Amino acid sequence: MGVGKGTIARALAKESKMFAIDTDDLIESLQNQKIKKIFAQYGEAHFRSLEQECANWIEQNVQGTIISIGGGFFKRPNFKNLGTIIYLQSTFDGILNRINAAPNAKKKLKKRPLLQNIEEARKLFDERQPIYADVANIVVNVENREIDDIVQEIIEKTR
Ligand SMILES: Nc1ncnc2c1ncn2[C@@H]1O[C@H](COP(=O)(O)OP(=O)(O)OP(=O)(O)O)[C@@H](O)[C@H]1O
Ligand SMILES: O=C(O)C1=C[C@@H](O)[C@@H](O)[C@H](O)C1
Repeated sequence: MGVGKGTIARALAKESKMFAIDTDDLIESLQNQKIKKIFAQYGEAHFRSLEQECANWIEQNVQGTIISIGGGFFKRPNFKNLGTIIYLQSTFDGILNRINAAPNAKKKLKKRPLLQNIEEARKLFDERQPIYADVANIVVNVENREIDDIVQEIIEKTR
């Protein structure tokens, strides 16, 4: 959430000539409903079952594609079968500063149910951060770095 995965995926797509997809977008289109609404109407457990459907579809149908994933997607049991996992690493404050600096900051914060309470979100980040580092095949620091520089590092490390 806010680490820059969408921005980096798009820049990487242009540079590598691969298409990029995003699991949050896939779920929203499958349901024809925004994530915020899915959480509000059906709860988080239902959202996680949609993430599972999405992981299964990717496993069976997607290759040679850049896939951005939601912050909790790593919990799907088949997650590691889906491809090379790149962890875009930043501190929590780095992420918050980035979201707050975005021109549509309020809208970005509002659309993510798990970012509504910043202290809860920080706790979740602290819990997940070591797991992200552990499941990743490649770790790339994205804090205070230019997008092009990050993209070049990803290309070099995935060659
Ligand atoms: N390396 C970078 N340097 C400066 N600004 C950046 C960088 N990466 C992303 N940004 C900016 O940070 C903001 C958040 O980026 P982005 O929307 O790509 O994050 P995200 O992880 O995809 O968020 P979400 O999952 O909530 O959609 C955007 O305004 C984007 O322009
Ligand atoms: O961190 C999370 O668990 C989430 C992150 C978002 O990308 C969305 O996938 C959803 O809001 C849940």
